[in-house]
This record gives sequence, structure tokens and C-alpha cells, in this order.
Amino acid sequence: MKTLIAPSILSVDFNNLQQSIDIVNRSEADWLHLDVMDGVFVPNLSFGFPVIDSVAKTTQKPMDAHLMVIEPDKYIDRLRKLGVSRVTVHYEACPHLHRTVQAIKKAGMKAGVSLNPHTPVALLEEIINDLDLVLIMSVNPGYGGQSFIENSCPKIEKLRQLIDTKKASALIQVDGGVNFETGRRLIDSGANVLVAGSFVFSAKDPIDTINKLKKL
Ligand SMILES: O=C(CO)[C@H](O)[C@H](O)COP(=O)(O)O
Repeated sequence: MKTLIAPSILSVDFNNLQQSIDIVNRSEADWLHLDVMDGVFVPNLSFGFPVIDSVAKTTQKPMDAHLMVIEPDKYIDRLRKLGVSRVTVHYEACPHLHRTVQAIKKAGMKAGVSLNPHTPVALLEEIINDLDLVLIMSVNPGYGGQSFIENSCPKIEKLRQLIDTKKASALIQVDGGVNFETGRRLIDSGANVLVAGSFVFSAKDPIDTINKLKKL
């Protein structure tokens, strides 16, 4: 399948949020990635419902929400009402992961599970067939602009093997330190969806950068 690109607005200038949404709209991006942080699960706060509501009004791309929060179940219904298409929760934040995944799907959205860099893919063995997406964090979640963790490529190879062995259909998404060089290697390792924040929005030509990532 073709690689999907999901630009993250985490590192944009929020004074000019509309400008960043327009960039994504005019590009070949597939989804718009929303990094929601609660200051508890990760040591940072980002944005919540008011910003998502605002983005929803003008984005032409499906919204892909990555919840770096504890107790994500509390937010599922409101995200659906705002028109979010995909919700990804963290394995490490969900003691009843199966229940959370079913709740997202029951609400009519696609369900993803994200793994922090230290969390082994083998822990997904019993739930992989229920998932629409697995998000491999290639940095420790909480901040944009961090360096890519090299172990992410072999980790994706292991996940690809698990998905194939279990005849599952989950997409493999990767987030953190994605650029042309790491992006190429991630795709070669088996990734389907690349999230890129600072690489896109610090580029001279963000639209061209998104379109080039899409062609990797
Ligand atoms: O989830 C995130 C941080 O927790 C960001 O989406 C991710 O870090 C993207 O940032 P960048 O492309 O700048 O590395």
C-alpha cells in the first residue's frame, strides 16, 4: 500500500493555526495528526477540545487524535462529536485496553494503540486483531523536535511480523523524529503511516515537504 502522511500540528505557530491547517489542506497529506497531552501521562500540556473544535471547522483531512492522557475513555464521546475519525490511546495508560478499544469502535471511530519506546510489541499479541492501527513512538512522547530512537526500525519489523502471523490488518504508524532519511528506513521496516511535525513545519516549503514524504 501507499505510505500515508499525517502532519502533526504540535509544533506550529498557534497564532497562525489557520495558516497551518491550510498548508495541510493544500498538500497531499492523508490525515491531520492531533497530539493531545494532559501533563500527567506525559510531562507536557498541548491542547484540547477548543482547539480541536476550531481545527474541525476548516480541515479537509480526517482528524487523527493521539491521546497522551490518562483515562482516555472520558474523552471518546466528545472526540466523536467533534468529527475525529481515529483515536489512538496509549497501552501504558489503559489498564482495560480491550474495553477502551471497543468503546472507540462502538463510537464509530477507528481505534489505535500506541507504544512508548520501552514497551515491547509482544504485549499486543492478544489484541492485535482488534486494532485498526498501532502507533510506534520513535521518541519519548511529550515534545516535538526530538531525536529519532534507532531501535524503532527493528521494533517495526517485529510488529510487522506479529501482524502478518496473526493475519491482522492494523496499520503501522510511526511518530517522532521523522524526516526523509528516517522516513525511508521506517517504510523499509514495514511502516504504513508517517507522522511528521517539526520537519514539516520548520521547512521552507512545508507543502513540498509533505508531498515528498508521501513519495518516499
Ligand atoms: O507525539 C508527539 C510528541 O509526543 C509528536 O507528534 C511527535 O514528537 C512529532 O514531532 P516531531 O515530528 O517534531 O518529532
